[in-house]
Parts: sequence; structure tokens; C-alpha cells
Amino acid sequence: MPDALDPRPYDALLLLSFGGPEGPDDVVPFLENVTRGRGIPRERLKEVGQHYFQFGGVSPINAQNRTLLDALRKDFADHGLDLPVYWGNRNWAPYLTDTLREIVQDGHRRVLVLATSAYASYSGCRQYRENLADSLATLKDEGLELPRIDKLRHYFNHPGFVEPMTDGVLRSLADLPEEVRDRAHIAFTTHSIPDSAADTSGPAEGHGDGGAYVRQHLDVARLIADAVRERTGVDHPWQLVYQSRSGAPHIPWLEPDICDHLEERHAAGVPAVVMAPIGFVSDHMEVLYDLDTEATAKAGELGLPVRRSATVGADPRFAAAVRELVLERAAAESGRDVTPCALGALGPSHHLCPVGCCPARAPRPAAAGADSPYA
Ligand SMILES: CC1=C(CCC(=O)O)c2cc3nc(cc4[nH]c(cc5[nH]c(cc1n2)c(C)c5CCC(=O)O)c(CCC(=O)O)c4C)C(CCC(=O)O)=C3C
Ligand SMILES: [Fe+2]
Repeated sequence: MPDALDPRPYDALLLLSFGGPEGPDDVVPFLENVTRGRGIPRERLKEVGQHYFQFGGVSPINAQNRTLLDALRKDFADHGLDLPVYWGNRNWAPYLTDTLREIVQDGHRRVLVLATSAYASYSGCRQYRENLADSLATLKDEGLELPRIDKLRHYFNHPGFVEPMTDGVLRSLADLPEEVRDRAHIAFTTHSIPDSAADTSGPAEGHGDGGAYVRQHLDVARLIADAVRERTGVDHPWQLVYQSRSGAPHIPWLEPDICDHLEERHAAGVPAVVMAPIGFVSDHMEVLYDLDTEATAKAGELGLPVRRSATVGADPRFAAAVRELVLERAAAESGRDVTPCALGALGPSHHLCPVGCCPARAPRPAAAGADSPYA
């Protein structure tokens, strides 16, 4: 086998995701899993439960992950990369602990993790690392020999992530009525998080002013807006806005909300908006409900034409990017020369989260980082 496709020292890839309900009976236990100990108001939970019930109690996220698994396995096979791909979730079956147990029982010793979250933040990175540590603790109690786990670097600025989204924005612009198309604005959207979580996202030296979370999203938004201008010759004004806020109302979260933004753009005379959900890897419930249902209804009331652009999902370019990231990390880990691939102003993200990266409010053990209590 050619050297470039050598995944050693890794012997397994774990797709680590959020998980979601697969029927009406799953919705309440799923929400309990997600919010255990996180202080989400009851009213908010009822409301979010309704979003799931409106879609038959089925989150789109599991089907999306199954499709991504297929795409990854196909890409690896097509390129002669011999690396088994497993799937486990934080909040629903297949649960992370069960998948890790299976990985160990299949004899794997070095696991590389691909999380379905492209950016830094407590919710998007450290919380996954905490779940990995919890699962390792369970396996240790069961007397199993623990594998070593590493997490792939943040891939928000990888071309295989950015380019499919650029194409999506171009398609949405083309789909707008011709008379408003060239004056359309682009609203790049991502999950709102508490201001305090944004300010402390990423390594400590970059804390403050929205932290790595906001900077990384701004970099992706700028890359897409620049690529759209290059392809169409039109300079579409854009802004980074937020969606899916939860938590108590007196705690500040990132703003403006997409619905307020649409109202404000409409009042300012903007004739059309493309909503580009760059914060989500695939069509999660936040995309189907908060954008396709709620924000689209809001725009309808305003008489403002909007389009929602595609997420990356299982685009073959994303599957190829994962292969490149795996080989890049394997090379780095083996002391071989490698040039990490990244677009934009920020450069490739760190391989290992340093101590103090995206701190939790109440510190808990987290695996796959410089402060991991595991090997
Ligand atoms: C940054 C971020 C991402 C992106 C990174 C990543 O992808 O991980 C993300 C993804 C997701 N969040 C999801 C679902 C939920 N998130 C909640 C609550 C929260 N999310 C937060 C942040 C994020 N969340 C935060 C700060 C909270 C408050 C509570 C807390 O501090 O933990 C709640 C509770 C109810 C509510 O309040 O909304 C639910 C049901 C699903 C599944 C969707 C599906 O079914 O398709 C996915 C992919
Ligand atoms: Fe969430």
C-alpha cells in the first residue's frame, strides 16, 4: 500500500455525534439526556419537544450520520485506506460507551475521533471530550483495556467543508427571483451560545471578544462571501447571525437572532436574504425547524423572499476532507512531514486542545486533549 494512505498509528475512526430521537416515544428521554444538569427552563424544553413532535418525533440527524458513514466508507475503500469506521452518539443510541466497548472488543488500540461539529466551543468540542472521558471511565470499571483516543482538529476552514457550502449559497442565490437576486444579503447563521462560553472558546490566549467560536465563523463567512463574489461578480453584503438560543432569558447569548435580523434587513429595504447555516454539519433539527420552519414563516409574514442554503452533509468533498485529515494526523503522529490544509486567515487549528481550551463552568475530566487524565 502506498505510504500516503497509511493510517498508522490509528486503527479505527469513530464518528462521534449528538444523536437524536427516532420516534415520538424517544423525544422526552432524549431531551432528558441532553439537558441533564444543564438548567434549561421547562418551558423551553416543552417548546423544543414540540419541534420534534412536529416531525413525527424523528430527528433528521441519525439518518444524516448513516449517510455520512456510507460516504466515508466508500471514500476510504475507493482510495485504498484500510480503516474501519464506527459511529457513536452523546445523547442517543448508538451510545458512545457501547460503540467504544465494541471498538475495544474488536481489538483496536488507537482511535481517531471525528466529531460532527466543526468549530471550537464548550458545546462543540470540550463537551464531546468530557463524554469520551466518561465512557473511558465506564470501560475501565468494566475491566477493559483502554484504547488511546485522539480527536481530529477543527475542520471549519478545510476546503472540503467550505466549498460545498459556497456551492449551496450560489444555488440559493440562483433560485431567488431574478429581480432581487443581485441585491440579496447573506445571513450566515450558527448556534447561539452564552456570551461567556463564546468569550472563553478556543485556547486561552485568544479568549475575549467572542473567542475562537466567533472568529472561526467570521473566517468561514468571509471565505464563502469572497468566493461568491468571485463566481458571480456581485458583492453581496453579509452578516454573521445566530439561532436556536436556549437557557434563561437573563443570561446574555450571542445575538442578533436570525428572525430579528430578517425583520431589521426588511425594514432597511433589503429585498431578499439567503440564510446560510454554516454552524451545522448537516440538516439538523435546528436547520429544519428554526430556519426552514420558523425563520421562513417570519420572512413570509414580512413578504421577504428567503432561501436556506445547503449544509455539507455527506458531500463527497467532505468525505475526502476527512480522509485527508486522518492521513494528515497519522503522519504528524508518526513524525512524518505533512502540510496541513486550511483556507482563510486563521490557519490550521491545533491537533491537541491545550489546557484551558473552552473551559467548562464546573471542571470535569475530558479525554483527547493536553489535560486528559488518560494516555
Ligand atoms: C454550539 C452547539 C451546537 C453545534 C455543535 C454540535 O453540533 O455539537 C449544538 C448542536 C446540537 N444541539 C442539538 C440539540 C439540542 N441542543 C440543546 C441545547 C443547547 N445546545 C447548545 C449549543 C450547541 N448545540 C447549548 C449551549 C445548549 C444549551 C444547553 C447546554 O448548555 O447544553 C437542546 C436542549 C433544548 C434547547 O434548549 O434547545 C437540544 C435538544 C442537536 C441535535 C439536533 C437534531 O436533533 O437534529 C445538535 C446537533
Ligand atoms: Fe444544541
